[in-house]
Amino acid sequence: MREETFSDDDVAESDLVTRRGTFRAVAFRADGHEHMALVHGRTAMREDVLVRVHSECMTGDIFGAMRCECGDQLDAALDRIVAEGSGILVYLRGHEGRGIGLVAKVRTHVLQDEQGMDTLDSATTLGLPVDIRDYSPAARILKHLRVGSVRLMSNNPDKIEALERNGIAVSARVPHLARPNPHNIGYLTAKRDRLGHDLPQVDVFTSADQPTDLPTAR
Ligand SMILES: Nc1nc2c(ncn2[C@@H]2O[C@H](COP(=O)(O)OP(=O)(O)OP(=O)(O)O)[C@@H](O)[C@H]2O)c(=O)[nH]1
Repeated sequence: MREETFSDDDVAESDLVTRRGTFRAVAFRADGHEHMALVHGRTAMREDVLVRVHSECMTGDIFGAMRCECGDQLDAALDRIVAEGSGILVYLRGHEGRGIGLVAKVRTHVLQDEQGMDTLDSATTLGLPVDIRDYSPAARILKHLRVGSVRLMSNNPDKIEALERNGIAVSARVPHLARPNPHNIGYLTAKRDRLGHDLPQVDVFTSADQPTDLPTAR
């Protein structure tokens, strides 16, 4: 049975002024990883708090890689939280490559680039799982922050189910779509067709009437 709360030793927080605005930056130690929650505005004891639970992706989040949409989603989540005036971004370490780690993820990229495999087959061909992310640290963090219920920015039904299984009430899913590009359309298509993510923008990528209100890859 995992602990539900954090000891004082495992939490530290400060204000964090960013280009977008001021957040409360709350750092956590959990299960051998260090995570961060960026809290904007009033969220404690509130219902329907706008939340993004974001899986670490060094290539996309830090370096702006266009082969996935992670960086765009990170930016869009922070923009939306600030635009609404309140919300929380939980940044989860240990989730790199859907839990297989950075070296393994880059190995999957080699198979994708050289053999045309998708994001699932490139993992299983290496004998690796497709998704072994643990969302219990995110649930513990949201409980620590005393949110009532959350509106979750995600296209992944499994993420909602995992948070609810860990005791977080998800009052709504907020679609979190990024504009496809030629480098990530295969990734998005595999997530839609094989992982069950709700990604309607894949359908219109090749049509003339592309949506105009989606964040563009950096
Ligand atoms: N194994 C593997 N992981 C990848 C690849 N590209 C991105 N990732 C990882 O995928 C994770 C993000 O998961 P996604 O499946 O894209 O999206 P999600 O978080 O489940 O769903 P959303 O909430 O809708 O964003 C990050 O940890 C990335 O590091 C890849 O080609 N192979």
